Amino acid sequence: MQQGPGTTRVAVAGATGRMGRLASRIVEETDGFELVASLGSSSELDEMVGADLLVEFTLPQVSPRLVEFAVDHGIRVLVGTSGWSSERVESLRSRVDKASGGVLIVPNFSIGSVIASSISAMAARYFDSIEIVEAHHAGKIDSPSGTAVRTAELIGAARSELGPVAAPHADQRARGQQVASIPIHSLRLQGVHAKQDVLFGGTGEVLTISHETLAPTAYEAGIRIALQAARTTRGVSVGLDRLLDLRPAPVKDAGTSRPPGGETSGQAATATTP
Ligand SMILES: NC(=O)C1=CN([C@@H]2O[C@H](COP(=O)(O)OP(=O)(O)OC[C@H]3O[C@@H](n4cnc5c(N)ncnc54)[C@H](OP(=O)(O)O)[C@@H]3O)[C@@H](O)[C@H]2O)C=CC1
Ligand SMILES: O=C(O)C1=N[C@H](C(=O)O)C[C@H](O)C1
Repeated sequence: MQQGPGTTRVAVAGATGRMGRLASRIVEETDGFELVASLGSSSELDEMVGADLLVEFTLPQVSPRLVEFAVDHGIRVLVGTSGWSSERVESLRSRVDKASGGVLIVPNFSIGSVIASSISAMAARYFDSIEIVEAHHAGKIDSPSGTAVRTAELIGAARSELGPVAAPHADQRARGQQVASIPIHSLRLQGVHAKQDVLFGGTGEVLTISHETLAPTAYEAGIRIALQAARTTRGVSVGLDRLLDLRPAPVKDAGTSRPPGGETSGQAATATTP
């Protein structure tokens, strides 16, 4: 098929699945992209050869094989599949040629979810008692969710100078699975799509940062943003947050404004942990 100049040829893996169908539709609707291959569980890996970009929504246990094949064949990858823990990401880095190849891993394409995780990382230094409760549809096969793992890792990184959170009796199974020391509790319920609460226990207060995805349409804007970034991505990068400007909008009253990255509340001056 004739391609226009600058057209990115896309293969979608998991094309018969819920997210793969959504991604395929977006690719077909977006100028500058062309869907050239659709892979399912019975496809051969080399069906993606000839594509410039693999968009990958399969299963956590299948994803590394597909991603590594793409990387080895000079195909950039946009990964949406869950299961890409920091250990898995690190093991991929040495395989990717930073000069020519790239893998962009996005644990959650919902803008609201990405903002909720970023706010959680912001709050992380102010509380020593932090737990995550995530709920997903009953058909989800993996737990904890990729989003919860990513959120815990961001919180852990934000607290790198403070150390682990207080997680008493964490050896008991009902206390959840710890990631970066943070207990994650996973619910798999009919009627739910995807939901996450990050709870911060403080002195006489509890802060809850809550996000709920009600329908897959929540992922569309993020997929569009990530597709544009993935066509030129280099090395291995994780998260949609890096593609969004999440700095607070400048405040008009110069007396209360702070530079991006500066302390933003009076609480910072009195907090004991940071
Ligand atoms: N990043 C994000 O924002 C989101 C990520 N996800 C994640 O995306 C992943 C897919 O979710 P979802 O679309 O709901 O899942 P589905 O079960 O709907 O689809 C799974 C897809 O994987 C394919 N597949 C299964 N085994 C293989 C294999 N061995 N080789 C190639 N393809 C295979 C299936 O093909 P076949 O039909 O032939 O069996 C199917 O197309 C999950 O990890 C989920 O957690 C989900 C929602 C949002
Ligand atoms: O399986 C899902 O549905 C989802 N999976 C991703 C995850 O594991 O976090 C993203 C979103 O939560 C929906």
